[in-house]
Amino acid sequence: MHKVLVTGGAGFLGSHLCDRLLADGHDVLCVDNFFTGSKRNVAHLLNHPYFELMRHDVTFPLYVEVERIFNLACPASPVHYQHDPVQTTKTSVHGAINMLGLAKRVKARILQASTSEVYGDPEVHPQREEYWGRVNPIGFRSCYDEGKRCAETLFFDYHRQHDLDIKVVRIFNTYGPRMHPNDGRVVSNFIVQALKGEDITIYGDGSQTRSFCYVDDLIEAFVRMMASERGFTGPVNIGNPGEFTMLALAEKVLSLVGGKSKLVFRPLPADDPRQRQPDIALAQDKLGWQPKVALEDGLKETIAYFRQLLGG
Ligand SMILES: O=C(O)[C@H]1O[C@H](OP(=O)(O)OP(=O)(O)OC[C@H]2O[C@@H](n3ccc(=O)[nH]c3=O)[C@H](O)[C@@H]2O)[C@H](O)[C@@H](O)[C@@H]1O
Repeated sequence: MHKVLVTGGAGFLGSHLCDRLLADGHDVLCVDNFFTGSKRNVAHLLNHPYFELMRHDVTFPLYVEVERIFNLACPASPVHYQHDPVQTTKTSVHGAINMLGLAKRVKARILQASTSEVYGDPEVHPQREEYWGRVNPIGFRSCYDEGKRCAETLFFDYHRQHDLDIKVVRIFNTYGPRMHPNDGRVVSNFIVQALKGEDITIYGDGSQTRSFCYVDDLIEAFVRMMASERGFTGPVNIGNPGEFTMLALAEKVLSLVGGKSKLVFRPLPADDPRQRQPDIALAQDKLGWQPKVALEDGLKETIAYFRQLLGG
């Protein structure tokens, strides 16, 4: 059993991670400022003897005694992270500094939830970890992309300078139950729109691609990465290489939900990446991991969740 800190622990991903860590017998301290996280996501854990929930913003220092840290805190949907971009950069950069400082003091192993957005709008396809990316440093997405890139820099400098035991995973478009209905990301948007019979909003012409990883697969990769040999820092891509256009995703969601929503086309957001697909050879080799859940199966689970949430 380890004492484990999960920042952003009441978020969509964080709450699934807390479930898994408790099931594995760990003692979990869940920290969240509830900007995009929600108490509802962890309500079922509040009476668990090894679960503790704390309202805290990682841009401020935190003094606790833990052995493992998963640093997930940061709004992840483009709509949310662009709402207060200065705070988004602070969350990634000051949050990383504070959590790395904590890890250094208590000699904890620390994992950073990084993102495929460090590759920006990539001209290399699929993306391997060696690729340095193509990121606009001054655009609307930069608060997230550059914040997460700087967090990676801090992790590796703490590793080299202070011999910190770090792990970095780059997450590619994860989805699943407990996403917020107003999250703004494409999978939840399309499902909620289809369930309500509203128009499905395709940004641009819908030919841009993404590769979607179901939350259970992602959590398994988190756990394996945290347990990996000390010398293996990553960064390691975690995602499902199955690549789809947004038009294909919309049609899949519509066929699974039924109903009579129409597809409507809206302007493409600035700097929206054209294509994205993880090369997961490193995760397969070092973690013995690969995703198991096909998009259609993951979508069915997610649709069932939203159907119940929306009371339909
Ligand atoms: O998961 C990732 O790898 C990263 O990428 C995501 O960014 P993005 O891929 O743009 O995520 P979405 O907002 O879900 O958009 C995916 C695509 O669907 C499109 N979209 C989105 C919403 C919508 O209603 N309609 C629509 O066509 C977007 O323009 C984009 O091309 C999020 O920024 C991050 O959570 C994450 O770190």
